[in-house]
Amino acid sequence: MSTVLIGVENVATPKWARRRGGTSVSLGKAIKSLPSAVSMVVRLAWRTSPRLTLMAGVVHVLSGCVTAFGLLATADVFSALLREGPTPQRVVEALPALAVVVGSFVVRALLDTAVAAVESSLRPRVTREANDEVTAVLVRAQLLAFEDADFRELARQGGRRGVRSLESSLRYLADLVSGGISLIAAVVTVGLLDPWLAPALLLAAFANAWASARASKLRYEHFLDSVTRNTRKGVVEEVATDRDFALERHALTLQERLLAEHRRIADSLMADEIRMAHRTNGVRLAGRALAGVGTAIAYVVLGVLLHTGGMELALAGTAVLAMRTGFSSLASTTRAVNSLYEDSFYIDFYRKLLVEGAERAQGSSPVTAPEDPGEITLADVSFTYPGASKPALREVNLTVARGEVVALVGENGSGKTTLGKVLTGLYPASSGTVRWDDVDLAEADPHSVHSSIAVIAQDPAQWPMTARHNVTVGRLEREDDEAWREAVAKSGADEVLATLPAGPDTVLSRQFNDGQDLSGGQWQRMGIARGMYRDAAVLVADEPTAALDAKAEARVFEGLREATARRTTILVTHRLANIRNADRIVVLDQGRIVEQGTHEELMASRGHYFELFELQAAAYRGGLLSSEASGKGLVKPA
Ligand SMILES: Nc1ncnc2c1ncn2[C@@H]1O[C@H](COP(=O)(O)OP(=O)(O)OP(=O)(O)O)[C@@H](O)[C@H]1O
Repeated sequence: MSTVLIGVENVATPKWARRRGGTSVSLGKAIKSLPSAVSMVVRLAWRTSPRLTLMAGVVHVLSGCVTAFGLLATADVFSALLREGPTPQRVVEALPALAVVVGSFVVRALLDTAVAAVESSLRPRVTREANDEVTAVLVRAQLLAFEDADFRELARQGGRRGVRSLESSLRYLADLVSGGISLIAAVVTVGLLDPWLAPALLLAAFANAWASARASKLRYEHFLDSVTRNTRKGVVEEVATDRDFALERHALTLQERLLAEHRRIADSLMADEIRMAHRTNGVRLAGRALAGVGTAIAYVVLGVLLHTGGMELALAGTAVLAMRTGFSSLASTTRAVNSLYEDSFYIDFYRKLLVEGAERAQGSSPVTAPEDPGEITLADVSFTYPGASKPALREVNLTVARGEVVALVGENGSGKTTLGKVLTGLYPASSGTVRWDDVDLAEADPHSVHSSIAVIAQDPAQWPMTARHNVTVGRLEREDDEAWREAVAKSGADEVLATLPAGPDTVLSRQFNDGQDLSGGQWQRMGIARGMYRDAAVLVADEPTAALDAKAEARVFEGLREATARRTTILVTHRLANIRNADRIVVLDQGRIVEQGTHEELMASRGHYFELFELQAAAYRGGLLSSEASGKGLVKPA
């Protein structure tokens, strides 16, 4: 048996993380990719506070200029000190320039404080805005977007890394501005002293920039190559440590297998990371060697100039100082460009997430769906999940009249839940039309459609709220105590509330102090109460009683019967005894409707439904459980 428990190798890389073939690494590309990332950061900062953005720009430019100015003043100090003549006289002559240098230090210190103040006000605003945009895009996305694994991963990367990169790139952008200005000042100063020195300095600059860009690119490629494995590692970590899997993990003695799986993926990631780090170090070494050549050339040129009398000693001192300033500005500028370049990839995820999120946003339309449709009609409706190879529904034709109770039955995976979602406009039909009266849901405002539906899910959401809110969240604007009591009584949730330490005010979440968790059946009762409280015209109950005990189930069906007298109801269930009285039973098989009619009609036709019903009836009569009847029953013969 294979030791691979959760495969990695055969998992497709998300579309957005696929490398375009033959991408070459070049400084040009790095520089070209920067403006869009920079403009995104600047626009975001501007949106949060134009005043602070402007101030940040001004103080950074000023800070760069003051550094440059200080450099030139220091050059003057050198010139005065290294000039020929008596020392006291040279010192006195150097004093004005020295005063300018000291002044520039003071101004620089003040500007640094201003920079810190502006940045600490701007950065949290940018982070908040970026976070807000991601959250808004995800909150407003259509339901179907969350069925797409690619989109979910993009949301994770764009939301986490993208937002973090936006925040850090703001700092790097500031470093780039001030570092760039002082670098330019140094190159200009050196160039003015002797035109031969500037190219050598520039060679060192380009070598550093090339190495940084290439190292970033390698790191980014490594990131893309490991996206899928990192996702898988996350999955294994979850199943190996999460509470939801704890019971089966122990009962199935899977702990060591999961640990081995985790190590297998982690080892493969680690090996790649080490390989990438070695390559990056090699690139850096090449860059530094080239930069060293540039520096050496500069000093050789300087030596030759001094030797041949092409430059005075005082000016040579200034040149050395300017070159040193140049190299240190070069280091900070390169670091900033490098980090910005790396951030630009993740900012691109953020941008893609916003674009894709906007494309997948739940639209709005002036066409409103009827509040209580007289007839819901599906014509040739097919539906395929994103990324699925087979449709979940195929050419379904169905009409449900107001007040009708339609039961959907069929084997696992036959399409019952999907049909419930398409019929209520939660999922759009891939082809065919769904109409509520004469309104095509493809053209209707989704909010108006969803306002008229209530969904009782088989596995209801466990809202981390009080027990009361777990019910009233069904329709927050309702605030109807009488309806609350009724929903709680009919669903059997009243018995759950009676066991809670603070009754309806108990918080239902273990994440909070004094929070309480519920059993599966208890959560289901809360879900039913929520669906009943919502009191919508169209009710979809998907296996509403699967986790309930027999007494609670009987009570819920009694409650549902009363509630459904006023509503159009779609009931998905495997317990066929509960739907004998449904107005219509629709049998699905592999996404198609294969039979429909009342219980009596379907039993008379002796088809698919008859077979399923007889199987269940036999089980209740004891046929399946007795070895006598089946010859291979579950109960040992006495
Ligand atoms: N999120 C999804 N992505 C891809 N395929 C899905 C998804 N959900 C369901 N399917 C597939 O669609 C088909 C119909 O699923 P559906 O949940 O509607 O079946 P069902 O009849 O309600 O099953 P059950 O009785 O087990 O609840 C199945 O083949 C299932 O594998």
